[in-house]
Order: sequence, then C-alpha cells, then structure tokens
Amino acid sequence: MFFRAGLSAKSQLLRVFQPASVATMSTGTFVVSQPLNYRGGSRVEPADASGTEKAFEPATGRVIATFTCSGEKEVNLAIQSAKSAFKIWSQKSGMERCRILLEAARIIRERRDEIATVETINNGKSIFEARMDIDTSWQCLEYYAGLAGSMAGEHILLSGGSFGYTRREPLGVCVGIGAWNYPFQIACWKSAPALACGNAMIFKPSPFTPVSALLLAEIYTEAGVPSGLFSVVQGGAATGQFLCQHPDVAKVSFTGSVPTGTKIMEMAAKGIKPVTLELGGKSPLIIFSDCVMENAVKGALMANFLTQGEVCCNGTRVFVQKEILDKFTEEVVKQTQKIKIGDPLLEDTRMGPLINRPHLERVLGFVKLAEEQGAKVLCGGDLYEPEDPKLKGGYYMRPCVLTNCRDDMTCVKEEIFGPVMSILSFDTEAEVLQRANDTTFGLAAGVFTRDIQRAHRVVAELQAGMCFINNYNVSPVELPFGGYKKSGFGRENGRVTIEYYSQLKTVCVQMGDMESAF
Ligand SMILES: NC(=O)C1=CN([C@@H]2O[C@H](COP(=O)(O)OP(=O)(O)OC[C@H]3O[C@@H](n4cnc5c(N)ncnc54)[C@H](O)[C@@H]3O)[C@@H](O)[C@H]2O)C=CC1
Ligand SMILES: C[N+](C)(C)CCCC(=O)O
Repeated sequence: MFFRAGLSAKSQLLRVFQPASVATMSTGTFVVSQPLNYRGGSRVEPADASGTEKAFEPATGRVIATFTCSGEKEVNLAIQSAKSAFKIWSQKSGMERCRILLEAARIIRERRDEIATVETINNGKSIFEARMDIDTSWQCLEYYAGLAGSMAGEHILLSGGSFGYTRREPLGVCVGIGAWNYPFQIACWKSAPALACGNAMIFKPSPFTPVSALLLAEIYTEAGVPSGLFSVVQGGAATGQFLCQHPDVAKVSFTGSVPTGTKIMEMAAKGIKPVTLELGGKSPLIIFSDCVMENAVKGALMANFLTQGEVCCNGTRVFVQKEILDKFTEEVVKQTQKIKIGDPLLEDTRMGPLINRPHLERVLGFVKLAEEQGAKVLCGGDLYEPEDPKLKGGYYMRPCVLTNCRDDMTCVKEEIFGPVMSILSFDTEAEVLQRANDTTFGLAAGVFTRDIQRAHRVVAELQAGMCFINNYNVSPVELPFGGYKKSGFGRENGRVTIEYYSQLKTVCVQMGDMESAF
C-alpha cells in the first residue's frame, strides 16, 4: 500500500519517494488501515473515543477507512502536546520558521501526484482539479514562509527620548476545523499562516474526508517542525466542541456551513477567543452584453462546476443581460453537456461523484423543487450512471443548467453546493446590482464586461468579500479570501491573514525619571 501510514518519524526521514506506487493506484483499490489521528509527531489511535465514523470513496461507494472520533481525553492530549511544541516554535526567528515551511512546501510539490490521488479518492473531485488544489496548497506554504521573516513591529518616538515599540506575537494553540470540499487545501490555508506566525495548530478535518490532512502532518514533521506543532484529531461535532471550548485554545479558524459557524462563534464568545469564519455563499455572476462571450461562458462553468459544484464561493446566480441571454444560454448548455463525468482518477475526467449519497439526493431534490417552482432544466440535474461496473455504487449526477429562474425560487436563494447553475436575466446595471446584493450571503461575486469603468463601478457596489472581473474561482494565494455578511469574517491567504494569527504587544519605554500623579 502506497500510503505510508504508521512509519516512525525517523523512518520517514529515511523514506525515498516512490512515484511508481502512485501509478499503481486506481479507483476501487485504496484502503487506510493505519490510525488517522496525529499527535506528538506520529500517527496514534485516540486515547478515548466518542463514536466511530466511516470514510468513503465517492467514486465507488466503498468504505476506505473506519476510524474513531476523538473524545475529550484525546483532545486534551493533543492540546498538551501542541503547548509544548509552541514553546519551542514561538522562540524561533521568522527566518528559521521560513526555512522549515519552505521545506514542507518542497515536499508537498514533490509528492503532488500522490497527495492529489488521495484527495481524489476521498473527495471525488477529478485528479486534474486535485492537482490544482495541491498547487495552491504548497504555494500557500511558500507565501507565508516568505512573510515569516519579514514580520515586524513599529518603533515610535515619544517625548523626552522615551519611545514605544510594538511586537507581533503569536496567539498560542490555534484550532482549524475543515469542510470536506478542499480537505488538503483547507488544512494548508489554515496551518501555513498559523505556523508562520509562530503558533501551533490542531486540525480537525471533516469526518467525510479524514485522510489527506495526515499527509500534511507527516510532511511538517519531515520538514522539521517540533513534534506536536501540527496535530490532527478526527471526529465530528462532539470532537469539534471539545476543541472550541478548551480554555488553552487561543483561536478557532473554521470553514463550513453558517449554522455550524454560528455555534463556533457562540463557543468562542464564552472564552473571548478570536475566530475566522469561512462560511457558505450564494454568489452572483453578472454577465453584461458587452462581454467577450467565450470568456463569460468559461467563467460561468468555472463558477459552477469545479469540485462537482461543491464550492462555497461558486457564482450560482448567473445574471445575464437580456440582449445576449439566448446566445449565452445556448453556449453554456453546449459546454456543460461536454463535461466528461466518470472515474475521477482518469486523466480526461472533469467531473467526479458528489461527496456522498445523502448530499447527492439533496442536490437532486433542489433540481426537482426548482422545476416545481417553474424553472426549466436545460440539461442534466439527473443521476449519471457510469458504464464501468466498479463505479456503479458511486454518487454521480449530470451538471445542470436551469433557466426561467426567478429571484424568489429556492434554487436562487439557497446554497445548493452541487453542480446546479441558475440563469436569470436582467436589463440594467442598477437593477442587477440590487438583485445581486439581495442575499444574506456575501462571499464572492463576478462581473464579465469589456467596459473597464463599469467593471470597477459594479464591484465597488457588490457586497462580497471576493470579487472577480473577467475570471472566476482562481485562487492566487497572495490575495485575501473571505466573506461579507453571513459568509463570515476574517480572511485566509494574503498578507492580511498574518493579523488574524497574531496579536500586537505594545511596549512603552521611559528613558528619564518617571512622573507620578501621587
Ligand atoms: N467559505 C468557505 O471557504 C467554505 C464554506 N463551506 C460551507 O460548508 C458547508 C459544507 O461543509 P460541511 O462540512 O458540510 O459543513 P459543516 O458546517 O457541517 O461542517 C464543517 C466542519 O465543522 C465540524 N463541526 C460540525 N458541527 C460542529 C460543532 N458543533 N462544533 C465544532 N465543529 C463542528 C464538522 O465536523 C466539519 O469538520 C457548505 O454549506 C458551505 O457553505 C464549505 C467550504 C468552503
Ligand atoms: C479554490 N476555490 C477558490 C475554488 C475555492 C476555495 C474555497 C472553498 O474552500 O470552497
């Protein structure tokens, strides 16, 4: 088995990368038998349990791992171990941390295909996309490695030669809680800035996708972080609560749904802990009639069908200016029907299965409801049955384009988190802006137009944290990402995220004798 679970830290250091093992991986073969918790620099079985979970291969419906959810004792042990590691790590200079993070980035790059393969097997996204995710993962580590050495405070002169200065200090033990749609990328987008700032991190993946975070933990160890600095605890809501409520946890960074985000914030409020919340969305994509049609069509597909549509920032409300509605719709349907669905490990597949059966049924339910409410299904929205017999138990559907949509329909108001695009038409810029902003979410938005002034005028009015002009769903790690309104707050990526993983200490220095009111 290619998966090097269970090797000691030492033998991992001696490990030689074996790309041949990746080549032998195919859909329907992978099983994980090693522990999926990572603490103190190695894989461990949790010290106590609050139930068990099964992880699936969505392409086939096979169980690939059965694991124990961590109880309070295990969470406490992980926090203890993180606290010890924090003592060592936080004393290192930024340049020392930089070197280790760069080494981790290098290892991820070297093992890109292997990590992408694991991601595809456990999540279902195409291998083509998974490789892109792994690229934005190592790029994130590289980016924060670069910033680690240049973190600095200010020096402020005061009267009489006195002065003050500020120190940017780490927070301590941070918790990362992830969703299942970008398991490895989320773990990197949270841990890279956390570690760069001198923190330790305990990461809890979604129980649907427990596997790839372990590879990251092993890579950090191999790169030289102190043992315990990055730990993985597995489990669902109960385990997450133990983490969020622990008094020794300094910060929680969460990616997931709005209802869970609310609970996380409530728990953090009790301990006065800062939180970063990356929540859901129902983002607008506005296509003006003066767009470059070919680009706008590509944009609409990128905005809706990456990772089977299971993307928080997807532009699922596609507003098209009336003059080009028919032409645009025809072209979008044509391109959507060409998307190759099937075994996600095949090189030419562009859409794999959804994450699990209940989610597939939920997404199909949204399509049915849309039809009942008057929308017209132009393509897809039904089950896809691959010919390959080993894929029969998988969770596939055809990507769907809906037209005749109205703003009050459920498919236009609620996050579907599946491959379902709703097309709406509009007349004027003022009208589309009002409709685009008429949502409690505010994660992302997109505009396609050739009119440069209109593009900037429109994005200035859009109530969304991440706006795209003439592209969509690209993720340069240099750019901050995060939401407005109920899509959350705090940011991931970009320079600003340093502020979310550090705290500012002010030091006020008296040079002469001090004065007193007494
Ligand atoms: N803004 C963003 O970057 C993203 C947002 N999302 C949102 O996430 C949702 C899908 O992801 P899911 O994993 O189903 O979301 P979820 O909110 O059910 O779970 C997310 C994570 O929180 C954990 N969790 C659940 N209850 C908890 C509790 N009470 N305390 C602590 N942890 C708890 C889960 O085990 C999981 O690891 C979508 O609705 C989407 O809107 C997903 C990906 C990215
Ligand atoms: C990588 N990207 C931009 C397509 C999505 C990132 C946010 C998420 O985790 O859903």
